[in-house]
Amino acid sequence: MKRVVVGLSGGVDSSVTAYLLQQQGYEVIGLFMKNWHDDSVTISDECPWLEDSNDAMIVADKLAIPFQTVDLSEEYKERIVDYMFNEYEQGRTPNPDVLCNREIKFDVFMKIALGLGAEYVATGHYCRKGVIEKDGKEIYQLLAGIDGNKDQSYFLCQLSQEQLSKTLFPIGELTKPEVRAIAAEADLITADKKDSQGLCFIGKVRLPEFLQQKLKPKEGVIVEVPESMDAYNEVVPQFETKEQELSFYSKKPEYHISDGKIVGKHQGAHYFTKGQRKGLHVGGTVAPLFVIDTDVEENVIYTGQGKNHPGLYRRTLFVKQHELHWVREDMVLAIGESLSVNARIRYRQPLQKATIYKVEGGAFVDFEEPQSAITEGQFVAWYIKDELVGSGVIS
Ligand SMILES: Nc1ncnc2c1ncn2[C@@H]1O[C@H](COP(=O)(O)OP(=O)(O)OP(=O)(O)O)[C@@H](O)[C@H]1O
Repeated sequence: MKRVVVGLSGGVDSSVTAYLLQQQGYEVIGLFMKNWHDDSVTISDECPWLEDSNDAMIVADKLAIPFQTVDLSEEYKERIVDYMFNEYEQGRTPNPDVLCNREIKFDVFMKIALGLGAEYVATGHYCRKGVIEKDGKEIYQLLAGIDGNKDQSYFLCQLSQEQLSKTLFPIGELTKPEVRAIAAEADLITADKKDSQGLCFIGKVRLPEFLQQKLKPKEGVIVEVPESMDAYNEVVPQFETKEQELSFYSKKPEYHISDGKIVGKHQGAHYFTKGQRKGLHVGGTVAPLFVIDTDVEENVIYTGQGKNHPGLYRRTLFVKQHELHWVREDMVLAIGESLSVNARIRYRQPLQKATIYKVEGGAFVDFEEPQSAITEGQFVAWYIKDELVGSGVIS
């Protein structure tokens, strides 16, 4: 009998994952990880992890499978939380969910699972794993979940062939209502439990409050940039090469206080991210203000009115070589090559037509339509049909 460790989170998706694998004849072990208990930064007074680990235990009990809890809070703090603060401090917006999968669930956690003699680790992610053969070698594919509403492949965009080879995603073939129905039929207590949302560790916390615990407030000004000023703010030159063109359109605009008028104050540019609307507390504008850029060195937030403000839009982005990742190692582009893909720059964004151009030092992702709020530190993931083939950090 093949042994598989299921990451039991105390939610309905992982409960059904464990149940389905058991039905398929696997020897299933449930493993709950605790990834947070730092006194210096509080996440929530409500302590959701205790409740969740209890639910996970009840599910394991019901299925009569062995259950263990591991404490990964040390690793979590080192690899995710510290990184998050550091990124925000530098004016970038990290994605802890993507990182948590790469660094914790499919690394530290996976190693523990394999140490328990398991052949696979399974999670309740809405995505699928495919296997194809190429030149006599097995290649693993990361495929979108069948439920388009729930597809979580984006969060797994940094997984490697090695990690995928040891992974199972049993619920990727199902829709959420189907998963709930299976849970109800199997009489699992998590059948009607509300979905957890967002940040994998934070659960119920609000991000601004979380950040304020480590990043000191620092008063600065909010500048409103007029609509007449677009992101490039200069005459478009004649391009001699494609690379020159891409480089021009991927360039981050540089705003100055004199480009607009001061309309308010903020408590720290490092708390804000591009495209953000909440938390500006500036009234009296016709359309709401959106952050179009932050300058953490000068501590200035640049904003524009309305979500069509040209300052929000860019056509091209760049990924540095060392932040470029191919799930499909067999598809890596050589310098000068390009690839037509569909890409997204945030979870749940509908896929956008784009072309990847490999150049020295990294790759450009050039969108057919200009994209709103391309944000440094976030991940861009690219797909061919329903397969996620690669990803990278937006620089
Ligand atoms: N604390 C945890 N311990 C073990 N595994 C976890 C934990 N948190 C998440 N996972 C695994 O990662 C998967 C995806 O996590 P996510 O936070 O997106 O939960 P979800 O989609 O709400 O799923 P669930 O309903 O199972 O909580 C879970 O289905 C589970 O397999």
